[in-house]
Amino acid sequence: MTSAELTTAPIPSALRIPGPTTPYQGDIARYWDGEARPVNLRLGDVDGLYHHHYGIGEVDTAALGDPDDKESEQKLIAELHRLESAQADVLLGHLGDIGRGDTLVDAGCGRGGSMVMAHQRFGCAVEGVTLSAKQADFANGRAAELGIDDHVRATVCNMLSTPFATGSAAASWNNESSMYVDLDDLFAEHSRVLKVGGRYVTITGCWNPRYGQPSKWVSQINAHFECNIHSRREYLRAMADNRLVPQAVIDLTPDTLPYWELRATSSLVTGIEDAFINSYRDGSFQYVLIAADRV
Ligand SMILES: C[S@@+](CC[C@H](N)C(=O)[O-])C[C@H]1O[C@@H](n2cnc3c(N)ncnc32)[C@H](O)[C@@H]1O
Ligand SMILES: CC(C)=CCC/C(C)=C/COP(=O)(O)OP(=O)(O)O
Ligand SMILES: [Mg+2]
Repeated sequence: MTSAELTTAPIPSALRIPGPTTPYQGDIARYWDGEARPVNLRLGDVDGLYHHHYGIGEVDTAALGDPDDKESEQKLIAELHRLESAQADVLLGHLGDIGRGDTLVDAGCGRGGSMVMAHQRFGCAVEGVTLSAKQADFANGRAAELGIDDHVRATVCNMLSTPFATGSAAASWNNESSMYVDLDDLFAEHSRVLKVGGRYVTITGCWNPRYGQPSKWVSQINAHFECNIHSRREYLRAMADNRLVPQAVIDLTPDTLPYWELRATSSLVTGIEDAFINSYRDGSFQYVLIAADRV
């Protein structure tokens, strides 16, 4: 099947691609099917872009206004959402020159916020995969509401075994979704789907080999999300083994701390804020962007 056929097929609701799944993947599918945290839904309601990733950039204190103002809660939510969309903008800015005729792949697409932003930015087709049927239905519903469902589609599918043709994608990414899979398997699949010269980008949290081993904060984050955070070294090694050559490795840790410090003051806290703040501050955990060329 060509990427053109994939992107022009009628899409009644979330496609479901049966494939090899592990009991762990069943747990992850159930986790995201059941997820409805206000911090994600209320931020998404600001402008209809629903993200499941964190924010970067300086807080605009002027936009927050007076904390005693009755609008202050909504202003804080809008500011957190602005920082999360800014994160996706930075990721998309590393995808390279993407044309309208290109196809992009979002591995672990969540509710599809980054896919919508990618289509709005490049005018191209965007194929996302998630283990969660609820998320795929949500993402496809948003694409239909926006009238872009002929270009943006989420499929229920394992990112380690996708239906996309070999060499069909101009670029692909993982936005905070690589901590759910083995990195060798993941990069082998990206390498297969990407055309030679295509670009792969991830934004992820990783433990810092300079710290030694995963800190208690990293273990707490793993337990909170049922994920398995990899080390920075593991990313670089698995990329090298799978024809992905890093062009940029950017430490976004200082850029994400303001988001967390602001979030910790909001009514939408989930209890995981201190683990992120403490691990970013003690150097055991890093928020990084890696952009790599498929060679
Ligand atoms: C933290 S969310 C990130 C969502 C999205 N990338 C974003 O930035 O909003 C993690 C996502 O990874 C997906 N995921 C985890 N393991 C996966 C797998 N093996 N195959 C496909 N998706 C997976 C989950 O279903 C979920 O959508
Ligand atoms: C950087 C790391 C380690 C991320 C782990 C993956 C993850 C769960 C991301 C955020 O999802 P979310 O937006 O659903 O989480 P929350 O409800 O905390 O905002
Ligand atoms: Mg969130």
